[in-house]
Amino acid sequence: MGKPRVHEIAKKYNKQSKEIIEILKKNNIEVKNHMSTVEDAQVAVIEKALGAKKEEKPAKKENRPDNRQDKSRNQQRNRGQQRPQNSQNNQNRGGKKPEGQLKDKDGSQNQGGQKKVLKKENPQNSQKFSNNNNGQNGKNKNNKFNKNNKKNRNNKFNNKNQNTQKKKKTGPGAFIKPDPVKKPEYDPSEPVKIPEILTLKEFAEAIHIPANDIIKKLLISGGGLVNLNTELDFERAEEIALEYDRIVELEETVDVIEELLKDDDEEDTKDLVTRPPVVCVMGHVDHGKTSLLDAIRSARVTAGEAGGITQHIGAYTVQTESGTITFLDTPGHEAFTSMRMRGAQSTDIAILVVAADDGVMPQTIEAINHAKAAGVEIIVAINKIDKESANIERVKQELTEYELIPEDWGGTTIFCPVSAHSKEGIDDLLDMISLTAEVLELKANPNRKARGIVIEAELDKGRGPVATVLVQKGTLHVGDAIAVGSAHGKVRAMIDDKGKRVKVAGPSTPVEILGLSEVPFAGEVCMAMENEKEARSTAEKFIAYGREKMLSETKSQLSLDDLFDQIQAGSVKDLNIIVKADVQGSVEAVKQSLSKLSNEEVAVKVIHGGVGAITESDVMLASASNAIIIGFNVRPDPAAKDAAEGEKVDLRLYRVIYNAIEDIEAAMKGMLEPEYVEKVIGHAEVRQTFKASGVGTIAGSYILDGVIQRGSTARLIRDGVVLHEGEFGSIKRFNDDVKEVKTGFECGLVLENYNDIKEGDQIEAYIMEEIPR
Ligand SMILES: Nc1nc2c(ncn2[C@@H]2O[C@H](COP(=O)(O)OP(=O)(O)OP(=O)(O)O)[C@@H](O)[C@H]2O)c(=O)[nH]1
Repeated sequence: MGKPRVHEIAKKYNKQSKEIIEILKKNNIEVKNHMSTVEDAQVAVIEKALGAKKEEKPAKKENRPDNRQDKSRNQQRNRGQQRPQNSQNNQNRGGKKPEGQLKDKDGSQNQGGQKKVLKKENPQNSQKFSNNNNGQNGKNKNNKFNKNNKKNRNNKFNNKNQNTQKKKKTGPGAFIKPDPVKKPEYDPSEPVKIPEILTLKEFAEAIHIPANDIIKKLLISGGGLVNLNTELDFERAEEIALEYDRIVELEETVDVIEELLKDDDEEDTKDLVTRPPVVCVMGHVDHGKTSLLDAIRSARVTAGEAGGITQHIGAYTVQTESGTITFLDTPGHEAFTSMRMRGAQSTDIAILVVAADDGVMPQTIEAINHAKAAGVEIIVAINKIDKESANIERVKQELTEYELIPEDWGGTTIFCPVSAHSKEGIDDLLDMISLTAEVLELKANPNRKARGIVIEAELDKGRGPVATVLVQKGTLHVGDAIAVGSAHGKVRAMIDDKGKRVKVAGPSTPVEILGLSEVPFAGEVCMAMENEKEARSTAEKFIAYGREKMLSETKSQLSLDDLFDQIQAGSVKDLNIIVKADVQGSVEAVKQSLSKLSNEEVAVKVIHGGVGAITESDVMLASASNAIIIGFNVRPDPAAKDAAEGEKVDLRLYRVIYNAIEDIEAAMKGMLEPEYVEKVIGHAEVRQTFKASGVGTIAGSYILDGVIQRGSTARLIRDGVVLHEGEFGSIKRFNDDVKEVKTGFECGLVLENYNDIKEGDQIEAYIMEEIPR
């Protein structure tokens, strides 16, 4: 019987996972998330807390005085039920699928899937693989059991959790009598979701196998010395799980900010009040965006502000007779689009500036498309009407092509002829903005925790990280704990667009904030949190998520396989190479030959050369400089091998210099020979041996798994050690030569030019399979 997970307990008691986590926290029990398992004793603690709550407020239930409470509970319940559905949807959405899953899928099409099945049946394989050199490319992908993934070492959050968990379990709650909670039945055939990285202990619990058993098995099968705290990446965990006939699936990594935003979206309409519109100015270069913004600002400078230093904080508000308008002070649609990250729309209305003397130009069209894509209302400002060459009608005419039809022509788009120079039409434009805002019924709840978007951010020498935040919901206060992407902190001070220190900022208000731990990115969401601890943990989760994403998505080192494509795409100008060889003479010879390969498109550069094994530091240098490593008669040491896999560095091993030159030349021309990988197709066990004159030793064998085929290569293994590799001399069933023998059948095998075969030996058959490029 498995331990229940937080979300299961939550479901059982009609609570949100959050609430359960909260209860655990209050009792000093740290859990990672809703997927975390809960010890029996801890379940008792939860039940006690829930029970206590009920007892505290018995009257409420009877009298039902508070409809809202019931309502919100219902909402929570609904939400709780919807969540799994959501995550399923996410999985189906191609873009959201974690890389690990995709990789796995691919893997099952090539040697990966087959390899894993074989491993399940014959754990010795891992030993064998590490004893073998897989062809001249030397990408020993099979040696996963020895892998010490670099990623793991970085995962400080996992470590942290693990430590706290350990501490808590020895605490006072550990000996509370187990509760009678009905645990969900554990079904070993059901796939188990696990995170990208987890400790062996967590893994053992997840697949319901005693950790000691796994540790022993790994040790015996050559998987190396591991302990409870050894971190396993998904790939390794998956392999071990297969040994126990368990299926594991990668837990979906969720973007913590997206999740928070999702939870945050529901808002009671009665709490909403009208908020000022947020307006941006777009248009073709030189059509007067900056001049128009300046004209609006100067036209609206009130007596109090006159003479004051105008602050350029990326946004400003102007007061009109019909209310406040917030302008984003970043002309051009680049800023506008960058602020659409996470779907957090910053702008309500776009002012499309078109010069009356120039008409619709390429960037005008671009701006229209961006605004339309974002679903932003467009108001056209026909600028420079003071110019003699101005032709308002022509602009109107041209814009009809883009479905911007003026009201007086029967359309719905507002057109305002203006002059940033003479200020003509500016007031009219402001009125039209307010009118549009009214129609849009822009509303927000000012009485909630603030949420906003970063418009600009920089590191100020004296003040530290400074960010201009446009508050979108709620009210931000000085002293609020906030999380902004990877940054967090407490709002130390807020300065408005007039340079005044303010204590609060409501919806649609831009403010400069001080007190962040680092400079956030423009476009990132700013969220006020319950307390600083929560803010920090949100930022940390964001960093962890970002790093995972970076590792899985953006890390792509140069490889010979895609060199040609990259040269064609113009993304590779220098082909950096690190050369390691057994003797200095070879290093020099390779350097010279390689440099001669440079052509107009790409310069071949040997950035480092040396004698001896390929080390981790060679790999790190290659990773940092996007280089390929070439080794002659040398091998990578184990750390280098792991690092190369982790850093995705292309590491190629050769015996002959000529082959290396040939490969690189071919890669530059896009004509690299296909790469082959070994695919094990079957195993036979030798049950009896016979000697026959003229033939040699015949191994009377039984096919354990897969198939032994003519044309495949044989590998003779005794006690996990590979003794011989070579061709099959013959494969016979009774006295007949056959093409293949399948699992469960007996046969006579002869190895070409090899007779040292003994009872109990294993014969592995493999073929070299081409990897599609
Ligand atoms: N006559 C006249 N000239 C104007 C008016 N508005 C802007 N200009 C001039 O047009 C030129 C471009 O104006 P900007 O405000 O810099 O235009 P912009 O669209 O912000 O330009 P970029 O920021 O380069 O894209 C400047 O020389 C302005 O003086 C106007 O209403 N009338």
